Amino acid sequence: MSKPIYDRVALIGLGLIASSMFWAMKRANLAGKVTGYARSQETRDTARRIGLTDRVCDSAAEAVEGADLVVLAVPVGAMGPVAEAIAPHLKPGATVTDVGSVKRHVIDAVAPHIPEGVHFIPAHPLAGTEHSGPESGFAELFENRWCLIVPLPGTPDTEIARLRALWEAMGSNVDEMDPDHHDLVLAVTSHAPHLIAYTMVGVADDLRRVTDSEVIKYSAAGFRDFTRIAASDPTMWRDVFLTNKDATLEILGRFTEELFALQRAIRQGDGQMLFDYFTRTRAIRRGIIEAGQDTAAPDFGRVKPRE
Ligand SMILES: NC(=O)c1ccc[n+]([C@@H]2O[C@H](COP(=O)([O-])OP(=O)(O)OC[C@H]3O[C@@H](n4cnc5c(N)ncnc54)[C@H](O)[C@@H]3O)[C@@H](O)[C@H]2O)c1
Ligand SMILES: O=C(O)C(=O)C[C@]1(C(=O)O)C=C[C@@H](O)C=C1
Repeated sequence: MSKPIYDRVALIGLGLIASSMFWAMKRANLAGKVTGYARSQETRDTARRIGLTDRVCDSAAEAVEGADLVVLAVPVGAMGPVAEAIAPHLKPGATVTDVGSVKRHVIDAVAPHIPEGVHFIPAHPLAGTEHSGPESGFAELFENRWCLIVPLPGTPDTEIARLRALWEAMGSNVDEMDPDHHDLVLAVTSHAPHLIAYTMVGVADDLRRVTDSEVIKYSAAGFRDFTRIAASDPTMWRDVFLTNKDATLEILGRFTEELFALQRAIRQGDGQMLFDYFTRTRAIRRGIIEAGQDTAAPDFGRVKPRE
């Protein structure tokens, strides 16, 4: 087996992403020793019971002591306070990274706490499920998915390359991106779609209460996909919307304009407008498949989270 990429890794927050990273790193011997910390006693107890990390610590300070790589895998709103708490305990020369779904806010909240001589390299794996917590992770989560690295000016290339090597060894394709561009792209591809799914499920639920119909019981495939997305962790998504406010509002504004245009076409019986619109969107989907870029839809029916 090849030599680990990092000798000592600390995972702060022990949910879906951290636990998937742990199993992926262990499977391929990418980390020598992994310590872990989560805020709640219950999560730490569960982590100890299922062998999640080599040592579960009772404080974040203890977990990061001597670590070469520290991964912040907590909700985006908790990144700043966690960085502040661990800062005095970081090893000189260590790398701190994060996996947060929003990048500008995390950089603004974390970077001021990172001491001189410690590298901070923000990152975001574009992989997840609607499940959360220490028992939801699995080693295959990052396979054939993108991980976006968002390096800050002045970060040594060697340290960026090392983090890139870790994500590639966990199965991801890696790209680099500017933080503001990242937040706008993700508002389109992930954040606004989640809000739409939350809304659609809420609408159906209201309707069920009002009419006592069986909207949810007999939901078709499209709506079922919405219910999967709308089952995602409330804390995580509350923080995403609060911290990627401008980009999300910009995309929702555009979305609303399009929705009104379609609404008008339906009211006016403008079949040509609807047909042209759906023809355009179908071509986009087909273009993605022809370009071989449809790597973002693993079958979670097959890849089961750990029991
Ligand atoms: N779930 C996804 O689809 C997904 C995908 C990519 C990135 N992310 C990002 O990864 C991060 C973690 O998400 P997740 O899905 O693993 O969440 P999760 O809810 O499964 O796990 C979060 C963990 O953080 C712990 N935690 C919360 N506040 C804490 C604090 N102040 N100090 C220490 N621990 C704390 C929780 O106890 C839990 O163990 C988030 O920033 C999220 O935006 C999530
Ligand atoms: O597949 C899912 O369940 C996801 O929602 C994963 C997803 C996404 O929107 O694609 C969600 C949030 C992340 O920051 C990255 C990935």
